[in-house]
Amino acid sequence: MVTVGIVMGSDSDWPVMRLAAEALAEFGVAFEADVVSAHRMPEEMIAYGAGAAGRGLKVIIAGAGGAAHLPGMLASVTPLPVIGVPVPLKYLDGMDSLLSIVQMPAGVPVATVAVGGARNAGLLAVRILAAADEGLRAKMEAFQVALKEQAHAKGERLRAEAAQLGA
Ligand SMILES: Nc1c(C(=O)O)ncn1[C@@H]1O[C@H](COP(=O)(O)O)[C@@H](O)[C@H]1O
Repeated sequence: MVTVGIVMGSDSDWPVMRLAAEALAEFGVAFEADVVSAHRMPEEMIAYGAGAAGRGLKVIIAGAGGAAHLPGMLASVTPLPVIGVPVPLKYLDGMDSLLSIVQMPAGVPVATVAVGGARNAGLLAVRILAAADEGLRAKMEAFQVALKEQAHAKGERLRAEAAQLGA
């Protein structure tokens, strides 16, 4: 059953947004992905947001660049958690998108990740789902152990290299 909806303002966002899809796939979470634009197809955007919970989605990940109103507008018409991904464009390096997404009015939260942080958006969606899914939580815990081991290995390599310089 598809539980996560990944939407983006344009197909040009996909190279960034596919990192969210890849993270979900790593955890075996079924997702859908589509282009839904608040600016270019407002009626369809409202229909997507308003219908998402009824279709069984549990989390929406929404990415957009520039004047990125998509995540906030979706959050205004759905009770589901919305994770916003600021997509960097040629000008302003995503700062415009970041501020458009993060600076929401009180009462309409969007969980905003870093500029280009679609992988973390996917991982955050996994954590949200894992709150009510023990199997998924176990996978997340194993992932975190692996992350820690990788960090330790990096430290070991760095200490060895530094020791060689000092010898
Ligand atoms: N920010 C939005 C919205 C929206 O917020 O509704 N719709 C499209 N866009 C953004 O426009 C950028 C350029 O789009 P094109 O590449 O199609 O010209 C994309 O990053 C898209 O997310």
